[in-house]
Amino acid sequence: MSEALVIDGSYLEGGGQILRNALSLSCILRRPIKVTNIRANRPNPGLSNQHLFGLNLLQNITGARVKGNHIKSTEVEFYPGDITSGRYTVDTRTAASVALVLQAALPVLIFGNSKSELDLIGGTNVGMAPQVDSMTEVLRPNLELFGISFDFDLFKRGYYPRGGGHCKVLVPAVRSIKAVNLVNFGVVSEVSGWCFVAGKLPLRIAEDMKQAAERELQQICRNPPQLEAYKESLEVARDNGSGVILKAVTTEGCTVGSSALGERQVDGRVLGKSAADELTKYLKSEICVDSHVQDQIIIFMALAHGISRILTTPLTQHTRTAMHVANLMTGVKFDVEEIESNNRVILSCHGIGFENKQIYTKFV
Ligand SMILES: Nc1ncnc2c1ncn2[C@@H]1O[C@H](COP(=O)(O)OP(=O)(O)OP(=O)(O)O)[C@@H](O)[C@H]1O
Repeated sequence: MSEALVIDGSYLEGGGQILRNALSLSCILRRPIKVTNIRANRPNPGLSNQHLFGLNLLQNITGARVKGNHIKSTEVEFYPGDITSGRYTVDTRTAASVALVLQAALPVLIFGNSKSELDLIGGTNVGMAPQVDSMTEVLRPNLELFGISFDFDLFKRGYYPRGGGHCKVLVPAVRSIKAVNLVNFGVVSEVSGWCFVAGKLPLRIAEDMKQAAERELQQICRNPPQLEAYKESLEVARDNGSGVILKAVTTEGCTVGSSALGERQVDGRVLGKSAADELTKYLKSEICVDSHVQDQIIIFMALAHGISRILTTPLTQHTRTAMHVANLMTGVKFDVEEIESNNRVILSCHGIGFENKQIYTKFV
């Protein structure tokens, strides 16, 4: 096996995502890596629970030889084998984000020899990570344009600090990924959203979120936004939690979203307004890819067949970091064209056209 490519984990964002992207690409390209200075730019550097569970999952999926897979480790060596489709379970026993474990595993499992099933236990709606609802409602429609999808069943929600959320994700394998052309916004055809509370929090807080979000969104939407306010049942969520997920779909097939998550002191009006303000900003500037989907699709743009182009917000530090890792590992170059009006950019790249040699039909 070739020598490990050294990746400096402190580069730019210097958080967990550089490690996840590097590990995913290592598995896909079967290229060994050594990631140093892991999460050097975070107050608690090194591997935390979520990163370690993601790493161990990828080790299981590829039968990798690994060094440094322990909590607080700042250096990991990873020598992957073939991707093996199957059933995998991850129980983080904490509120570690299952969405971020999925973020690491999804690009790998699509290149297995068949479909895979992930049973994930941990935090489903926690801070500094996509809420699982953003993964299904906003990220997934964007991935479908690349020819990638997944089925998702949610059994229990897990919030900070106890976690205990439970979901099952079914990931079909693909032969290859299509390039996307997401530069035409069209007009907004639908705005929808979910305002939730759980545990001891009263439904009124979710209704406040809904009202506040509606008030903001009415100023920009032609049709009334379809927002739902609800309280999770005790079977689905025992602990206190609250949040809002909003999404807009356009006539040209763009899906952009925003979200907010309640903390200990929850003011529904503040949460609803903050998510609605973010969505309003996207709709006013008519971008096709929002700033959270932006960094999460870089890996797919790099692996796709042909040229992908996306009209998006100015690039985030997470996105620049993902571009750096993709460039190091695949050689693809990203072009950024600044569009003066509305503070937008067109980001493009010619993907390497990665072929899954393990399967011969498009979806399995
Ligand atoms: N509100 C949100 N909605 C959707 N995605 C989000 C949201 N907040 C964060 N994310 C996504 O979650 C990921 C967080 O990556 P980040 O590098 O910060 O890693 P991390 O593993 O959480 O570790 P760290 O503790 O090092 O920050 C990014 O892909 C980011 O786009």
